[in-house]
Amino acid sequence: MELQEMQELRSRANELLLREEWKDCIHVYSKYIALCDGKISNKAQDTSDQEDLKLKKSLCLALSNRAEARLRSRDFVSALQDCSRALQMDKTHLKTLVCKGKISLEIDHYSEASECFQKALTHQTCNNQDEVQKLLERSRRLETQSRTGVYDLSDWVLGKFRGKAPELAEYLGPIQVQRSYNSGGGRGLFLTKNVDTGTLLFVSKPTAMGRAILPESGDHESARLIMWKDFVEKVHECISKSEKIRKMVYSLAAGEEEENLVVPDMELFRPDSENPLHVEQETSIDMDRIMKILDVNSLTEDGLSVKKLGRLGEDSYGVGLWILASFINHSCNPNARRVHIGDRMLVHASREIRAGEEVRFSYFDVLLPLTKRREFCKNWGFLCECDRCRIEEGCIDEMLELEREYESGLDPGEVVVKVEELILKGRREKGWGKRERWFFRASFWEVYWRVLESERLMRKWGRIIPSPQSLVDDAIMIFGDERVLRMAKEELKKVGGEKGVRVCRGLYGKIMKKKQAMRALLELSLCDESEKKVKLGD
Ligand SMILES: C[S@@+](CC[C@H](N)C(=O)[O-])C[C@H]1O[C@@H](n2cnc3c(N)ncnc32)[C@H](O)[C@@H]1O
Repeated sequence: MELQEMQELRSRANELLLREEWKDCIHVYSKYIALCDGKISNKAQDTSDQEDLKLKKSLCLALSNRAEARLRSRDFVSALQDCSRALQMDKTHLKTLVCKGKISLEIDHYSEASECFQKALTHQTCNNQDEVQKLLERSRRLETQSRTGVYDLSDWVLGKFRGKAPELAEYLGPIQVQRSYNSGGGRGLFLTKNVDTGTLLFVSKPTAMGRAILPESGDHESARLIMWKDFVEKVHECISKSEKIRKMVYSLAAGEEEENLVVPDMELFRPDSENPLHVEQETSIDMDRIMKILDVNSLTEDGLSVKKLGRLGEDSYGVGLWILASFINHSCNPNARRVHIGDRMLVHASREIRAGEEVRFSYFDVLLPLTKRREFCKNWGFLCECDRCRIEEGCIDEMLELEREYESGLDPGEVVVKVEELILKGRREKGWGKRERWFFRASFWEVYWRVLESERLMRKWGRIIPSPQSLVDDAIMIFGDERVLRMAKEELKKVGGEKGVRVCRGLYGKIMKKKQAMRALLELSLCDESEKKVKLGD
């Protein structure tokens, strides 16, 4: 009777597996596995060794199939446990090796994945050699990326971003979390060695992400709300499934006094550190705290310092939690930028950074005057005291006066001349150099831009105000973005020249080996939206 019941359960489970009904399939296999376990532990005297062996084989296959179903329903914790049990019974079990390899890929344990696929390929009965070979190549490629931090997206860029965004491994570069005395006394991300412009500092996948395509006209707010709700649910799910993710999320600031925050051990953030899967079932999740953490640390994909490669110009909106990026403090004089490819966030040095220096990117548009930047900081709940803010604070009255004059309709050319006078005065009296000069020009960027793009104003002021080229040269060295660089568009497009290469690395990081690809990307990013659409062939 029991045997018949077991046979029926096994056939039913197999059928559900083929039909990809994962939840029911897991349920039925669990029943079958429990019966097998019971039968093995109460092995009757009259059970032959052959029958016993047959039962164990069947159990091993059932565990492997349940692992597959659990993998497909993204329950990696339990899937891996099933694989371990199956491999304890038969360490060369082909199906289990392939399944464990796939789970290892999902959780970024690339070398473990390679090992599994390698073993599977030596199996004589492996009849899906091609598929396993591809999986092996994929895990080796990701393993190399994650070890070296070298990525090459040339072909994808040259193919006009067609197809899915390339898969990128997580990477942890020369960085560590330390106490940051210049940014509210909390933690910050610091360099452990000197790096040059474009060096990738880390590549991170999100704990969770929500995305929405914003309707061309209509209710953006409710689209955002739906997306936010979905994002919060995903965060909750990840935390409940992985102890490591829970530890990482709980290490983030929740808006409390930053001096009291503990500096976490970097080991926690290594993609292959400790078993990420162990879950203490009993621990409840403090949703209030999680909401506060998300409030302080989630980032949107639509910031001005962000390029969504592959989706340039698309009106999509994404919000996510990228743990390591959450330790990066804001600066109005940033030395790093982020780029989004697929769901990965790549953070790179946008200029040379020395060992011991803090990595900071901008949380909002910093081509704005101090007063406007202060409003953004206030919304974030802090007062920025970066070097640029401190210098501009010293001339706040003059700056306010200039802002007032501009807003009340003073000729933009005249405002530019007055800003330049302020810079000259600083140079004479305070020994300001290039850096300070660019800070002030960047603060009045909109005014400079209005003059430079207007033929009428250029006829009037062109001889007095700085040339576009000199503005761009400062921006390249200090900080800037596509808007500033667009002024020197024609010259920069000649990427054969060293300047173009440097600019591209500053904007997007070292993610392309082919100069042609750099040229294509730079050209694309320096043209306006309508030109972009033509170039991408939409
Ligand atoms: C995403 S977290 C950055 C990491 C945070 N310092 C920590 O210890 O976890 C954002 C918070 O850091 C602080 N912060 C970031 N940039 C800052 C700055 N320039 N000055 C002061 N506080 C800053 C603010 O409290 C802000 O809400």
